[in-house]
Amino acid sequence: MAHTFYLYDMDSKFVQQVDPNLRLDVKKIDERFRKMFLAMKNTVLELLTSFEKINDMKEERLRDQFAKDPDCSLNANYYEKTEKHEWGIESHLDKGLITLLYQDQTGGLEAEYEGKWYPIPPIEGTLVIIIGRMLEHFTHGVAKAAWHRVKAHKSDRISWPFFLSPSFDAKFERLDEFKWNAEKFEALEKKRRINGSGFRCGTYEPGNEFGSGTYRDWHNKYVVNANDRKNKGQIKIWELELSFMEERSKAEVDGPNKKYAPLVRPKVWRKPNMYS
Ligand SMILES: O=C(O)CCC(=O)C(=O)O
Ligand SMILES: [Fe+2]
Repeated sequence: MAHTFYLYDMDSKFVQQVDPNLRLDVKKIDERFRKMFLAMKNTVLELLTSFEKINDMKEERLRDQFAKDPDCSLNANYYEKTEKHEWGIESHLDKGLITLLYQDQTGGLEAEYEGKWYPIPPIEGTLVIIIGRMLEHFTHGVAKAAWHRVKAHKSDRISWPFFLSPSFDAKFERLDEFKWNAEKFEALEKKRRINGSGFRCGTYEPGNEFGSGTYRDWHNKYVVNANDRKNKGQIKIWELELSFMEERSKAEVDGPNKKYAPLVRPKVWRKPNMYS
């Protein structure tokens, strides 16, 4: 079972409009988190630019349509050691455009490719790029969303996925450049629908279909209510994290080994009661 706390980018005016009281302000948080957040955001935006170049798209095409003021969040997942038959996170697709994932050295992450599961072992100094369901949808499946899961593992585990989702006013219009793949993609979607669990996106299973409105429409319908409930609990987790961080020595934060890599590993993790 994973416990998660969530940081949001309060520079985004749209994020502020959605639920200003419940979201955690990355600006108020330790400078290290803020730098990590911004570095990850810029990296994902660069990835979108690379995707435009690789596919001979008009410059800024993806970023203009979907990522002018993207909805970003940085999560910290804490997994307790699991038994053989348990999952850290069951097989799912991430819902947004792209996820950039930092995992600690524990291992356990797996991704599916052509029906087979492969381990994605942690490699020092690397991040995992996961294409999300929305980028797949907008590109008629040319960018493939990756099924992934976290398997049982022998010790506690921490990961930090950064999710980049569209801007709130982004229109859910698919990109004509990739229409040539539409038929093939529709066939895949059909198969997924028949398989039932195929549309599971993230851990709180928001919308199965994206419709033709804006990201805000979709978000209001599928995410806001779920987050209202979750974030109340998340603030508790956040308080735990903060008190842990305050206890850490300054040398640990500012010393020679200072990195933007996650260092937060609570000595004693009290279970947040939101899950009970
Ligand atoms: O912990 C991991 O390595 C993966 C986390 C994940 O897939 C998610 O939070 O969506
Ligand atoms: Fe995921």
